[in-house]
Amino acid sequence: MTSPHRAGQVAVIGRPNVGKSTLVNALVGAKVSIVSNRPQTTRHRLLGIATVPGGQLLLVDTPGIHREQGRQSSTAMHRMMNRAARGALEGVDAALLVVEAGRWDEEDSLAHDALREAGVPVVLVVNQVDRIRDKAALLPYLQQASAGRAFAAVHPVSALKRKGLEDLVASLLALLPEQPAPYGEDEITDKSQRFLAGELLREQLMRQLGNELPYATTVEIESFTEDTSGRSDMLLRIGAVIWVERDGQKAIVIGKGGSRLREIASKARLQMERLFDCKVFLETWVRVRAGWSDDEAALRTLGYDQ
Ligand SMILES: Nc1nc2c(ncn2[C@@H]2O[C@H](COP(=O)(O)OP(=O)(O)OP(=O)(O)O)[C@@H](O)[C@H]2O)c(=O)[nH]1
Repeated sequence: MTSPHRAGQVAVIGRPNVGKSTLVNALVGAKVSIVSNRPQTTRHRLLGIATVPGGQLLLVDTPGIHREQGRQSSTAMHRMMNRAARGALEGVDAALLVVEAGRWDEEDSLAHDALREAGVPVVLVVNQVDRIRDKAALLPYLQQASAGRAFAAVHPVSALKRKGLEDLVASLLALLPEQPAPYGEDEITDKSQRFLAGELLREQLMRQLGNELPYATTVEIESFTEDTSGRSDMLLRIGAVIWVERDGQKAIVIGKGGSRLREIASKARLQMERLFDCKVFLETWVRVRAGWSDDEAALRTLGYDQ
């Protein structure tokens, strides 16, 4: 007898920078969620669809659940991010609590508590085990992390090196209801190409500017058109605006003689061509809008309303 097909929504929760986006991308097998080594990269609730033997996981990649403290976290953006993380727990069948191997701090406890309150079964994912040289040190950590906490399963993994993911998927599937796959096998996300294009540009901004990137930078895709007029294959024409808060920030993003923006746009274009499997013509502009990060109405127009 073959085992039943299972499918359901799985929230991916954890403090910023533990590797949630990397894990979603590894499970989906494609790049749907952007990755950078700067905390709080993920601002949107994002569904990655992982079709696996015997089932389909609908992964909700959420911003970390943060402690509300300090100046920055009181801004509208942080309030919205927290709401998005909590909202992500509604209607999910299971949750992955992602933590960094060897580390458990207050934010991890907060994320765990939020999940317990929501009453969803939780699988603990101890990520980044590739960074632990002495594997014997992992055992006491796993024991401590699970002591007094009711996890459905505990899995040490490396999202980056794709280790331990098969066992993790097996544990997750067991928690999901028996039902046919809601999405087709070749679907990897419910987001539009337009949205993904914006995310890929935002990823390059973060990668290439690092700590120099103004926190309140965002990307808006102004135009997105398929051009089939040429003789060769389809061309995507994409126009993107990079919003910053001050003229000085604009200068940082553009760089000397425009060199920085050229490099950012060129890398983003290559990523888009890889994901969309066609030629991309990308135009970018940097514009200044003062004080937008603390203005919920402005955030909504830029799509931060989930
Ligand atoms: N060594 C190692 N690094 C990892 C692993 N998983 C993720 N990383 C790195 O950790 C950093 C953060 O990864 P992300 O996937 O962006 O983390 P995130 O939890 O989605 O971050 P936010 O979007 O800020 O919430 C990146 O530099 C990743 O390459 C892993 O298994 N091993």
